[in-house]
Amino acid sequence: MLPGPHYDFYSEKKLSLVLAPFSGGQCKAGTEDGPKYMLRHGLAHELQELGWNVNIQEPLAGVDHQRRTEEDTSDVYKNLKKPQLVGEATEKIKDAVQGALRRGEMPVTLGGDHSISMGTVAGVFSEHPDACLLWIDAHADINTTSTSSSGNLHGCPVSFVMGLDPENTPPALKWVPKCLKPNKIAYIGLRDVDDAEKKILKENNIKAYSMYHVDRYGLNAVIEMALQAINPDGTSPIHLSYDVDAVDPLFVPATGTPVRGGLTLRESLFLSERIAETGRLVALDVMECNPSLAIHDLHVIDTISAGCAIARCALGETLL
Ligand SMILES: NC(=[NH2+])NCCC[C@H](N)C(=O)O
Ligand SMILES: [Mn+2]
Ligand SMILES: [Mn+2]
Repeated sequence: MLPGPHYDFYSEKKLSLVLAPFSGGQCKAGTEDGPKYMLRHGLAHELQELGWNVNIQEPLAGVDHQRRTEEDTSDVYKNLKKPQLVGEATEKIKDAVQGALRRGEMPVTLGGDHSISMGTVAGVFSEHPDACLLWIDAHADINTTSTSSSGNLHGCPVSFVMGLDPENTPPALKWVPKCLKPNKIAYIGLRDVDDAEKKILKENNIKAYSMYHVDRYGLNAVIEMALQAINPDGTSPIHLSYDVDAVDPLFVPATGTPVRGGLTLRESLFLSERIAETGRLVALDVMECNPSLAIHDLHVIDTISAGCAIARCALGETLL
């Protein structure tokens, strides 16, 4: 018999939905609407139906840093765009995630672009230094100040929490702790990795499974290998950071940096279900839904319902 979804760290089944309506880590407006659309879809209610006590947190509410995608020449550091804005927002997210964990609530962060995960990872590792991180994405998001060619901070969060390129950290991101060791992160779903990022992954010996590996071994075996690498005795808390662009754009079209050849919808849900089955999930991020990039209503529905389903499956929804 399979154990089914269970949550060793949350026997009381309490969670915080941490809303992160933020688009400052990239240049396309609309990612800040992700949380609103997921709530409108009924996510909070759906999670209650799964037995969770749901507390909604809005750490970015009332702050003028949600919808800021225009050029801001006063907020640049070297080639990086809006480090100040990203620094402020991510620090607030970190506090919210940390607060949730201290209250015994699982932080479920709804993005927003993926730069926000600098805050979620920092918050999780401050309370669970022995945690490991599964980064589900078409992209490695491990560019540094020196390697980023776009200057978009959603392509960099992993390098900041790993403390790579410390001499070139923008002052506003100096608060980010070096909390993630290279042997505590694994990627699944990669298919658009910059050359400089490939070099960083190799040099640091980071476990990275691309779509080639998913095809070669099957997703189930890839998840097994990833968990074996970052959580060999199976006891570490797991932070699942899910960029919806890991899923093929056929199923998730409304996202800022879509890349063809991704996970099928079923695979993307299986991944969540499988992590739920470990019992070790401590935190979840669902990032990069951008309803503004849909070209018709069906695109919005597909994208938002996939994002919500990824969350539900991680939080206990089963087929039978
Ligand atoms: N979270 C994302 N969707 N990231 C896309 C990053 C794309 C590219 N590697 C960059 O650094 O700009
Ligand atoms: Mn991505
Ligand atoms: Mn990403």
